[in-house]
Amino acid sequence: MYAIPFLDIPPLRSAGGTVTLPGSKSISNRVLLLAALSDGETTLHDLLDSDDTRVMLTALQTLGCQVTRLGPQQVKVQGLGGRLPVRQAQLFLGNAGTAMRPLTAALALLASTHGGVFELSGIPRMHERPIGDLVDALRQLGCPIACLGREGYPPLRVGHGAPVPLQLQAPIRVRGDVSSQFLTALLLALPLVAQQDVTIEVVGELISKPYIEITLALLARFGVAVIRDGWQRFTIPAGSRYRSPGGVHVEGDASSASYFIALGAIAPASPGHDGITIQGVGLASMQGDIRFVDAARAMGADITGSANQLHIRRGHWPLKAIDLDCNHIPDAAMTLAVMALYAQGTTTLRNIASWRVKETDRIAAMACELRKLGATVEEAHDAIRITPPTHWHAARIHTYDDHRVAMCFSLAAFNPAGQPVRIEDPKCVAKTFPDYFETLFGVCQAAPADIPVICIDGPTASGKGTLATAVAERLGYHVLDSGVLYRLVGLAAERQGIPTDAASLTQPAVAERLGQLAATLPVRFDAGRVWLDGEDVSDAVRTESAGMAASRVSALPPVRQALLDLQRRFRALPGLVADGRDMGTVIFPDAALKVFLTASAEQRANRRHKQLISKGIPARIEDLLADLKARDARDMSRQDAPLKPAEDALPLDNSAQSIEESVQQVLAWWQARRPDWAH
Ligand SMILES: O=C(O)C1=C[C@@H](OP(=O)(O)O)[C@@H](O)[C@H](O)C1
Ligand SMILES: C=C(OP(=O)(O)O)C(=O)O
Repeated sequence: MYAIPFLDIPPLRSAGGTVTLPGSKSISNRVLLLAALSDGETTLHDLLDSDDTRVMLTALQTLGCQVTRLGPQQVKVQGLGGRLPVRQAQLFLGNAGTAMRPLTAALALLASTHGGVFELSGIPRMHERPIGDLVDALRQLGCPIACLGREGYPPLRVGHGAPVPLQLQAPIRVRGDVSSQFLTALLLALPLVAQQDVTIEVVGELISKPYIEITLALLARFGVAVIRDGWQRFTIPAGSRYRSPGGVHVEGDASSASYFIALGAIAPASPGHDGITIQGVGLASMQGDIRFVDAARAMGADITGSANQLHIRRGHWPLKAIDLDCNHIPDAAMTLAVMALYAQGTTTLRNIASWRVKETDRIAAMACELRKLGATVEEAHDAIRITPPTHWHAARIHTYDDHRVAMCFSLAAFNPAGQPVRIEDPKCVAKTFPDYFETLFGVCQAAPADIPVICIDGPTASGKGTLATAVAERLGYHVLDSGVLYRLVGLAAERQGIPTDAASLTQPAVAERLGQLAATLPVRFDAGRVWLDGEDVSDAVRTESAGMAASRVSALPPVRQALLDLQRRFRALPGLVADGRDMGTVIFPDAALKVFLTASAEQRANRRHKQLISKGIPARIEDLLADLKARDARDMSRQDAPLKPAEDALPLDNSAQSIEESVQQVLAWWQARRPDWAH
């Protein structure tokens, strides 16, 4: 996940490959609750691991439910059989509608039948999302519920300690025109008290209907067969009781699929690929958002699929504008709004009033951000109309803590003007798809020249590695510690018995062998560690002897040549910070920012000394200083790519700077080279 203030997505050119989607949020939170309320133990497979499911899981544990994590996407839930060991709790539910609404109903009924008092709260936006229709329905039943802030909104207190009688004879009336989650909440909760038939009547038009189908299908999996009369009346038969089905597999999230369906429809196929394959969700999905496929086809996407898989190719291009009632796919429809940027003509998305009460006012948010890209947008209270830009602008997309805004606007990076897109607060995708951007970059390609590189060159012990790592972390970029590559050649040579002393290196045969070794170096950088042929060598490469060997082998042309390609392969989405001695001069001469980092030899010897001592390695400053000076002289005088600043490098002397000051300086230089995000 990119936990950084903004993520700059370079202009993207093509896409291809396979993505496996994380589990459906709607299914995950329903089955977690159902498993907790059931008799027996349930193992949930392919469960979504995200903010929304974590708040549900934590709430269930707080309520006394035993949950054992068997793997990142697998949990075992010990069902409570409709009883609560805990009678008093405060539950924080973030911004998860699928946790707040169903838990409100379930706890209101349990507190009424067994006694108890529970407080449910969320983030500030959750306290602006309506729940009044559900509260009204539960109060009809006799459940004590207090809105602790504004009437009709969380935070809520349900129950008041002692049990209260429930009135279950008359049909329970609930409005469904603000959110279908109120009806879902009642359907999930009422089997807990169904000693007699219990009927729910929907008042007015029900929105987001397909989510009710998910609810009914999952109730059936847990042993409760609801009798329905269209969308108007739902009856839970007397004696209904939740029974664990033993195990449940969660489908991939159909709303999350929409971004990759759109990707396949927008992006030309990458060389060697034939579109995008999505695994984990397919045409047989129980999720209504799979109907996004029809909308994407109407816009021109070429989509084939099977029960559990989809395959998308670019079909009609440019895309075709559509005029669509999107009430059945409220979440995925946001993706259509971004696809509309690539359509010929004006697209209208209708019947989406619920967008205004979700993670943010999504109609207003989409209109504002689409306009930043250059689109013409008209807003109605329940619709949005989008005409594509004639001139695309580089835009800084504000994401309103709304995962879907962040995800769908990433697709604007395919704009024909080749403008990058800045996504602010990219970590908001954690609500439902924490690794969204990593997954996207895994199947997208950019022209190498469009992938930004920041080079930080400089002499040994100038703090290049520390600076490069910190700058890369702030920008979400990859790091290339090119010095480590040379050290790795030195280390690998040592291990294979290839001599690296000065005399041996003058022999052409030795230089050749070292070149071959470098060309096939099995190196991997992962989570700040360096791996050589599957072995973590992060510490071994940092020894002074490996450093000296690196300096000697790095002067050999065959080694430099072999490592050239390897180093250039590190230029990957969304960008790279490369540190070394010839990054700006030889490896990435077209880099957008080159920094030449220096510090006095004394200062560098001092830092190296502190570093070694802190690791318990004995060292003398005088020796280190002499070594440094010798190494500087060798690096500067070598024939091939000597250490010297690139002509367009900016000098940075960090002798008197803190690390943070250097980082801020480099970031300021970088910002000055970014597009004008004024729009
Ligand atoms: O029941 C569900 O799982 C959901 C229902 C929909 O909400 P509304 O019914 O409020 O439209 C949807 O937007 C939400 O993301 C998930
Ligand atoms: C509306 C959404 O979430 P919630 O489940 O919180 O309603 C959504 O995921 O788009």
